[in-house]
Amino acid sequence: MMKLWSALGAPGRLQFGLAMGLAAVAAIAGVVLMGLSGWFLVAGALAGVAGAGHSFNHLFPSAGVRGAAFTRVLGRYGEQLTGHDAILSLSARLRPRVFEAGARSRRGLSPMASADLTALVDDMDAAEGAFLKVVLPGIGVISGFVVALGLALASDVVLFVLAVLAAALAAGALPFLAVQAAQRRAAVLSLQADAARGDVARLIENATELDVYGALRRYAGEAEATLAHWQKESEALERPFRGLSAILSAVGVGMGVLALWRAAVTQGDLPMAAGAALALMAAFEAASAMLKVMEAAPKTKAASDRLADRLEGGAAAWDAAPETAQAIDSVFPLEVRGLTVSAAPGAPQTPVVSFRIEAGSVTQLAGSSGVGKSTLAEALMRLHPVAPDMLSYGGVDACGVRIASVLERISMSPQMPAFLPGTVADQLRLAKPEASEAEMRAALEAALADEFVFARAEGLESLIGEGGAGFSGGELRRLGLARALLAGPELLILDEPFAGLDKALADRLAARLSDWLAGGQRAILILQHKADGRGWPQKTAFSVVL
Ligand SMILES: Nc1ncnc2c1ncn2[C@@H]1O[C@H](COP(=O)(O)OP(=O)(O)OP(=O)(O)O)[C@@H](O)[C@H]1O
Repeated sequence: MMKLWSALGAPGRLQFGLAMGLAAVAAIAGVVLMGLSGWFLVAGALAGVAGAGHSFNHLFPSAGVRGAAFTRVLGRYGEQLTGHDAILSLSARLRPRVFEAGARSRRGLSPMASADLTALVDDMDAAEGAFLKVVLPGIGVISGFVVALGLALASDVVLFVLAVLAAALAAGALPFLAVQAAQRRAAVLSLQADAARGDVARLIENATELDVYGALRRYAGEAEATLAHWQKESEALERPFRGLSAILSAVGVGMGVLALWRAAVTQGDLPMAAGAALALMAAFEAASAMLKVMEAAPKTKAASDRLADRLEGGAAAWDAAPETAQAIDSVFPLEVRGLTVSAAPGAPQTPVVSFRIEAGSVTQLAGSSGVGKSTLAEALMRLHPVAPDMLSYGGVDACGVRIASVLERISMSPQMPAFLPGTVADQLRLAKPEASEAEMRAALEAALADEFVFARAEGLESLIGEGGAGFSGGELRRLGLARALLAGPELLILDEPFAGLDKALADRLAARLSDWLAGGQRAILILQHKADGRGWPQKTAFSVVL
């Protein structure tokens, strides 16, 4: 948790500190309340028995009891408020940074697998909950014990020594060993849980299609059995903690009895012993309540560590170091010399290619399905590691250039662009947040998307639903193209831009893109199955056939 918090630059320091302070105040007030009540009841009763009830001062102890009760309630309330506030400030920094680090360190443009995404979200939930479930109660338990042991010392030294030993063993060593033992099992369980959740996520994602083949019922049965097994394993992990929790409550009661027994045999101060007895019982009870959720400790620790590692390894391993990176003024000429890459470790190598892209040109990278066109294009954007001397921008070897500065200059319009639910304007502004309406309109026109966007009454404010709902595949692709154009790249990579378009529409799109190229400062790279010369100025169009 600390590692993760520091990796995030220690957000919400004040709220975290306040919440911890208030947790300690609430716990101390709770133990004081019990101790003072015990002392008050017994001292009052003894005074009554001795016939001195009328001279016994009820005022201060009863005010003390009420004060402790108030402080405990206010402390708990404040702890909840500031604790949740602290977690919100952590989330506000954690979530974007983790997703950013994930996107930066991933290869290619393919979206994160749903199983990975579910595991990541679970980790974030667990790490965020750690503070409220483990850290704050832990502080409360320690503070409560300090006060209860202080009262035990004030009552009887032997009681104090025995209480320290009992606390160290039952509330310290045993839970520590249990957490250690659970840690290994929790790690295995977490892997099983990831796999089970991944299965369910894939099932939900593909439910409609699986149902068409009648496979949904079979796979749902298997997923259900896996989840049931995982649930049973989780319960097995919780069992020792529940046992320890019961032991701790019993030890607390035992300490209370011991305090009273010691006072009786040593003729000690009975009211003080009663106060110490109740305080010790309250402290052990609080530790017992915390132990019930201590099985979460190994899980939350593992989750926080995994997230901290993700943040630390945030940059792509093949990115140039900021201190030694070389700046580029332009990606042109973009030179490819004997370049070959693979989409992922173990994936097939793409064919070896050499070509040069100059400003003002159109290049077609043609080849059959699966040959490696998209992978090569992603490599040109530095989204895959490439060996030295295989790729350069304006004479600068790609290995020495920061990925971010390449992505400022090269945009890709993929076959299936990703959209967030929102309006058409929202999607366009993802590429250029400050884009004016006129700029958006111009980008839509260049991508031939203006016709279907402005045919709708809402125009730029038309809503795009989850997964692009409300628009056809071809329309979404042209919206993706408009967005890529709006980013203002030097090199625009188009993946199958004419797929699904009739010849007239394809020729019109080529003509619009030729206009976009007209200034001679930009270039286009087209990925398609077959090279063709449609509509491009002949002097600039050439093909690389894979
Ligand atoms: N994430 C991945 N992990 C493993 N292999 C991959 C991955 N992505 C792609 N591949 C493999 O790498 C090869 C090249 O894929 P790529 O998508 O670049 O081909 P393509 O020529 O663009 O295909 P298409 O025209 O069908 O889009 C294929 O054999 C593909 O199966």
